[in-house]
Amino acid sequence: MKYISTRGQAPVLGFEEVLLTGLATDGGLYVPETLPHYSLEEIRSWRELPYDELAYKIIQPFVAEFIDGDELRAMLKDTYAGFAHKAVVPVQQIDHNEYVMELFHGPTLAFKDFALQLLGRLLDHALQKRGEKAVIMGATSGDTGSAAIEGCRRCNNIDIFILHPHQRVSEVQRRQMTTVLGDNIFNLAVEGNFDDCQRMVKESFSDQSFLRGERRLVAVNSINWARIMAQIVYYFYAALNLGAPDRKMAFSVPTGNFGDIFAGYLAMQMGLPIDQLVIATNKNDVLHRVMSQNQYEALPLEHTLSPSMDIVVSSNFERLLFDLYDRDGAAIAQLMKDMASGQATLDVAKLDKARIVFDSACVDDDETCATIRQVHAETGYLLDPHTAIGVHAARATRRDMRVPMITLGTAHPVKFAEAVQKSGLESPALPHHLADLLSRAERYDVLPNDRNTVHAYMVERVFG
Ligand SMILES: Cc1ncc(COP(=O)(O)O)c(C=O)c1O
Ligand SMILES: N[C@@H](CCOP(=O)(O)O)C(=O)O
Repeated sequence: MKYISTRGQAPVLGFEEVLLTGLATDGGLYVPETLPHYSLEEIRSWRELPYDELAYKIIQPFVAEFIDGDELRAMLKDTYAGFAHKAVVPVQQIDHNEYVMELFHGPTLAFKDFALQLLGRLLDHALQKRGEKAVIMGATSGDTGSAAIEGCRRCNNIDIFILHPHQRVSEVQRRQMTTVLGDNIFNLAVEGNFDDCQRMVKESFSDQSFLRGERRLVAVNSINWARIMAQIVYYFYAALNLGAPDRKMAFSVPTGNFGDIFAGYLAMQMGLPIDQLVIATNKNDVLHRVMSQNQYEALPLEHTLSPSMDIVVSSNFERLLFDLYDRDGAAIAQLMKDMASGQATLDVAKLDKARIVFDSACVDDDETCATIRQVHAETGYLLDPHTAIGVHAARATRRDMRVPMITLGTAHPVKFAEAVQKSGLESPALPHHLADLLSRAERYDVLPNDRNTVHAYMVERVFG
């Protein structure tokens, strides 16, 4: 499998290089040159597979030249054996033909574990093989950070730097990162918002000279293709468990960086019958405004009760645009330039193509809390605020009541006590492995929103 950049000017790479890269050299994102496509018959034959074996079926073609099949199989078994639920992705019914796909049974209680538990193992494999060391630099609005630390902390060849917006992640999220005290783990609380952190990370990938050519920078954010690849699997898994491919499915996806929903779009391109994909945003609704009004305008970031989705510049939207624009790299490069200037409109025919399957909705904090309350009152089930946004958007945009609607349950409510309490409910207890989280020692440094200061900090820790 070969990978190409969305902006058409970077070298074509194999999986190993893509895994060890952040942005393409032309500023674009890597995507597979061609996607595997499966017949309904073949997809139907996967119904009985446990999660790790289904993951093997889906992931193997993307990584075939990188890792031997048996090694991959063992790696996937090991990766998902660490999840706290035997099914890995249990599906919970919350109403007639309406479900939540629970993606929070991994070690850090959010969907990020699905990809980052695997990414850590893939990176270890690649770096050991090459005898190289690497520096991870990631930006987090709360969940990627802890999942990346948890996934990579045992890798001998890696130093890991995670930037989070100071005082803008929940206490549980912060502590899940800052209480992991390994010598190779560094948490930076940046005096800015998530977009500032993400911008700094992307700029660092574009110019890595601060690492003196002695280390490569590796991405743990969803700009790394391996993240998206691993997230495709659970769309197939949940759908197969509810009767696919003999029934179509609809998915509602709480969305920020557009990585998770893009994985769903790819599942559809690979043959999974999907009727509808709902882009569910909080008040940071640039994607909803593009989809509903063809208006891309990067308004200032707002802080909400769903902090993990407090994102304005949504990285993976570029990957969708690349497909919508018939994989025309030059057109995407121009469009991304327009978007970076703060305002853009899409070609109407291209947008209409997206609207065949995508719907969108923006959900504010009051609606989020009302949904948490309502679902709890009706079923006793407690949603986290991000998932609640997904459920609200699903109900607001549903096209066909006969099609099962599956909202992605992207995080466990225990991570977001403020939203749960504002909904008038009690926050659940932390699970056993995190029971003493609130009393563990923390280590992190507060840094100004300044790239040179961050680079100097990293250089000091990497080279002494
Ligand atoms: C809990 C939670 N829900 C939803 C999202 C949005 O996912 P994506 O950025 O892939 O759109 C995130 C962060 O990315 C998250 O942490
Ligand atoms: N919500 C994310 C933000 C980063 O998104 P990513 O999927 O690109 O890593 C987080 O919780 O950190």
